[in-house]
Amino acid sequence: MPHSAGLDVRVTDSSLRDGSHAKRHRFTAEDVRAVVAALDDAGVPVVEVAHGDGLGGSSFTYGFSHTPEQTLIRTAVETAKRARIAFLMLPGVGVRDDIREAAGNGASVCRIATHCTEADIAVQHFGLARDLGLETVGFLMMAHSSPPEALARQARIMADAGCQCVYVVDSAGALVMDQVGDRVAALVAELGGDAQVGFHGHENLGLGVANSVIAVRAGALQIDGSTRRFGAGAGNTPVEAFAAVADRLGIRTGIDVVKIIDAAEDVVRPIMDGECLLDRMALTMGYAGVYSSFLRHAERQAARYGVSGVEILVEAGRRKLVGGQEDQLIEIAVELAGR
Ligand SMILES: C[C@H](O)CC(=O)C(=O)O
Ligand SMILES: [Mn+2]
Repeated sequence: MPHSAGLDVRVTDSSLRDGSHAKRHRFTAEDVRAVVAALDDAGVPVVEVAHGDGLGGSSFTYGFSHTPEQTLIRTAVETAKRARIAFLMLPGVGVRDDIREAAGNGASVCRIATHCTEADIAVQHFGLARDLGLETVGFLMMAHSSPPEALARQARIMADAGCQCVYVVDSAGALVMDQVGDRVAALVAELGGDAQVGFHGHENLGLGVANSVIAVRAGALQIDGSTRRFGAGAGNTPVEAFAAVADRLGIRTGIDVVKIIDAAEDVVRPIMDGECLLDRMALTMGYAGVYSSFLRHAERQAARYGVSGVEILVEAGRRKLVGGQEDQLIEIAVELAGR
């Protein structure tokens, strides 16, 4: 199922969702209006808007949103002239009524994320989303932790449940080049014409753009990024750099490279708390295979217990923690403090 003529790969910008982690979920409606208008004008076809941990993420565990995510979604829909608005939900963090509400607010792409071995918990959500007439995307998170064949079996579960594009999600920014190609190729082989394949990268090893190009060469038709890398950890694949590289390679994204470069600098950067850096903590996450969303949580616990944030992350990697186990970072910090 290739895209319509004129597009080789469809880019989804996650700044207003993955960037929520870096912004500690403090997006305002004005932020959303400004970013959506700029991305829309630059020709970004899909813009994702939600709490960083998806619908229902505003909580003690993940951090409270400044503005309710459904208000942000409605604002994005009202602002976009061409771009479609997507949202993310993790079954158990959000519930089916959240999907209904987001659809009622005009979002048209429903992205459902599970840990990469747990696709079956999303079956009913894909069914509901299709019943509501939404386009569906599935996220297999922490994809570095599963081999290509196992990942492909999970992708099959999602596709059979009504998912139209299954993403290899490099949540830890830990996948290195061929490891992306092998996973994407395994999903393409498994899904055939039943569903597209996508890739969501993080910059923790500095490979977001290169890995995304390899994903496209292996058959991915959808690529995620965040303008100015505005995302968890060292951030996501920078959309402006990916668009420029794709253009040089003759891969058509439909994005105006000059406009997206300007949007990164003039519109997205000013709403960020700071640049998303490939620093000691972020690099450790890529190297140790740690969920990028843990960055702010680990920083907080390191400061609270007076221990090394890097050591928290290394131990989190050793324990193979998955999203939702943020509380174990506290346990690790307490243990480190007691040594
Ligand atoms: C809920 C996570 O932040 C989803 C994601 O972007 C990832 O796993 O990466
Ligand atoms: Mn991410």
